[in-house]
Amino acid sequence: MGSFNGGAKTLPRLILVRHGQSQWNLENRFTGWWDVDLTEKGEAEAKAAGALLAAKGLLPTVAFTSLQTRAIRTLHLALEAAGRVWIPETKDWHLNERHYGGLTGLDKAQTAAKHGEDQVRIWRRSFDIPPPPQEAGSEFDLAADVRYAGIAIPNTESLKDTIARVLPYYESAIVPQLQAGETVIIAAHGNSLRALVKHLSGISDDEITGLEIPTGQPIVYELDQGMAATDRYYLSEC
Ligand SMILES: O=C(O)[C@@H](CO)OP(=O)(O)O
Repeated sequence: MGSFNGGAKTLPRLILVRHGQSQWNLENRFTGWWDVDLTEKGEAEAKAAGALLAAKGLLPTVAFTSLQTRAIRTLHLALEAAGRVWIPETKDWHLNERHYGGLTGLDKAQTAAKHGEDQVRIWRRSFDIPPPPQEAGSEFDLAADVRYAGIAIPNTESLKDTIARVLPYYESAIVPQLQAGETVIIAAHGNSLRALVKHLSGISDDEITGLEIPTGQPIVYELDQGMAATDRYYLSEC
């Protein structure tokens, strides 16, 4: 494929980017809503994602991200590399990572050694079984975090729960931008993006559990006017 049209209004395109490697991705810890930053590798992944957008001429005109530093910084580093720091952007908690409940902060390998690989697989990848809830006042409780003032912070979430807050937000805030012909970029998280891919690609509850979203790799959806996906591909492969 050659280059895109540099942002003129045509059929809508949606670019999904999972944040680059985070400190707790590196340390293999359950992260969820806990606000960890990117590693140097994660920063490089974000810049490379933006350079790829520029090289392919797929230039976003509107941006959305979560309230979490790793996704926000991925967006900013990518937009800087693409020469698009000036586009409008919206940060919203609905795009946050799935809340990991009482597992937040724990080492994934140690948790598997303690509870068994099968149990940890269920907590990580089952569709509708949430991890054990986080106790109020525990080390990783975000109740006092001002960015979530007025928001009913969940104490755990399954993928199903995550979909239940991501999709209405997508429909109400993001779809209108796509319908207006904008090229939208969403910088978010493994599970909030899994929610969108499940919806857009019509993936079943069983099959979505096997879908892994790589860090820093722009996924492009081409959509028709009815917002149905006509194509999905990794930008690095087109
Ligand atoms: O820890 C997390 O929040 C997520 C994403 O890194 O992990 P998982 O792969 O288990 O969904």
